[in-house]
Amino acid sequence: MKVFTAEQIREADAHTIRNEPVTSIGLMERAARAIFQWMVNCYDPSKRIAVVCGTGNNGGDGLAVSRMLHEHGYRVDVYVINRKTTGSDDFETNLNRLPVPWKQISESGEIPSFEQYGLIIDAIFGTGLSRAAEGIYAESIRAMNDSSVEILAIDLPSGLFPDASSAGMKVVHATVTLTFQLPKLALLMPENGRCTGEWEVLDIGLDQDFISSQHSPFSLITAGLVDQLIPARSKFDHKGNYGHGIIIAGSHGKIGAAVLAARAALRSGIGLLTMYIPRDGYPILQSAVPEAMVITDENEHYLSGIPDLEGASAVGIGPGIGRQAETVYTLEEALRNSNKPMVLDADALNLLAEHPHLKDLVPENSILTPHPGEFRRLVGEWNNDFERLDKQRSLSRERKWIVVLKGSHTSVSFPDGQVFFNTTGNPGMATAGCGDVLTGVITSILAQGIKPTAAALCGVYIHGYAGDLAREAGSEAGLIAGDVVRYLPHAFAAFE
Ligand SMILES: NC(=O)C1=CN([C@@H]2O[C@H](COP(=O)(O)OP(=O)(O)OC[C@H]3O[C@@H](n4cnc5c(N)ncnc54)[C@H](O)[C@@H]3O)[C@@H](O)[C@H]2O)[C@H](O)CC1
Ligand SMILES: [K+]
Repeated sequence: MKVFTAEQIREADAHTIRNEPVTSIGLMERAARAIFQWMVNCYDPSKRIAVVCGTGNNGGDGLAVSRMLHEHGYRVDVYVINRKTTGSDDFETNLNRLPVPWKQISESGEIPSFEQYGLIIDAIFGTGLSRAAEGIYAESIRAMNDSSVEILAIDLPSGLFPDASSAGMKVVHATVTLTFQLPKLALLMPENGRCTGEWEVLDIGLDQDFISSQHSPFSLITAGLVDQLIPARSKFDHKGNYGHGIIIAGSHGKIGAAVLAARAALRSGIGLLTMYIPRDGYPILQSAVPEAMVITDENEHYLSGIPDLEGASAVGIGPGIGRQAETVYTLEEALRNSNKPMVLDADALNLLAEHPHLKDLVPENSILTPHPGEFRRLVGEWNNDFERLDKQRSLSRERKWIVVLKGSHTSVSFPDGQVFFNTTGNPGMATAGCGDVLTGVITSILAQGIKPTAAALCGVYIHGYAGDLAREAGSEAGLIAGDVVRYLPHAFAAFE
């Protein structure tokens, strides 16, 4: 699924009106109906609802939703902010159709007490926001946020720019955002998590051919996409068909990282797995993961040498390796000896940042999986998440790397400038070891002969999906990395 800019959404809207054909007010009715139907499934008519509208088309949506709710027995109070002059045509039409009285919120007047309501519908601004909310708009937003009432935002939380940073601006803190047709970039940025709440896309029937014909550098990783990318296993296959991966991992006190990566790789379909670890990890790894082969470094506590990488179909390096001077040699030799894309994670990335000349040795199309801290060490500071995204895209373009920037909606950037945002995963996965599991999953998929771009997308999605299944079976707080491994088979089952 593509992510569109506000401009592209407007074009899709205009194209649909011209070609379907449907009137502009008809399309607004459809959008409002989608919101209304979603609400009927979630809220019963006992909730008193405040609908706070601007005077553009987002406000028009709010008015149409108010009418539908009223007609179905919901108690709605409609507020319009600052209707000094006339609003948009479709806003005015819907104001005329409104079967209930409405109240003005004006610069000089009072802001209603929202505490009396069970739900607030935010229809002040959508994709048409042109500057930061100020004055009575900002005050209304503050009053809505200060109330303890749930807020449902139509299309976007008001005050949020769809395609640029809104850092420092007054924005509605929605509990849920129902956005039309396609997600907007702002919904995917961690800095907006507090404003967007949970968000969902509602289909309002914009022209699919037009949407397909439009280029967007941004997309979501969906189950449908992963399904297309993961090849089916054949009944005549043997383990030799599923690759031989080598994962270079672990140091004293962090052998657990190697264990997690190994288990994850094996649970992700790899044929053969060799782990290269420091000597004192040998008994731990062999007993924890008997399915893996183990080669040990000469050094007891950390890595200082390099295994033979000849014959490996994929190499992953980094989980728990630490930053010892000798381990720089391990990384450098692994990079020099690997003639195909690798997976680099954790301290392998920190060592790259500390020894920048090593960056030139990273094979093209390698998959780097930094968390924001590791990413900062690689590229420096950013002022907001849109700038961070720019830096991620530049790094992918300049170095020809696939960069998997971990977080909520993990972003995966490709050398051609495309970025895919993940739709699985949950805050319970912000826990030690989940990154090691991801390295295992991606290395495993890569080792099976799947292209690096597909391996990164499938790995990220399935890892998050396994985390979601683990949460379902338990809780976010109680989730540990081992649970993600445990649910990998169930996550893969969805694609068999
Ligand atoms: N895209 C679709 O397919 C559909 C979208 N719908 C809804 O329409 C809005 C976008 O409507 P638009 O009229 O373009 O913009 P807004 O309602 O978001 O608000 C614009 C309105 O407000 C003024 N304005 C902008 N910023 C400020 C500010 N900071 N302070 C004061 N005033 C401001 C601006 O000048 C305009 O007058 C979209 O989000 C959907 O909700 C359709 O209903 C269905 C199809
Ligand atoms: K809104």
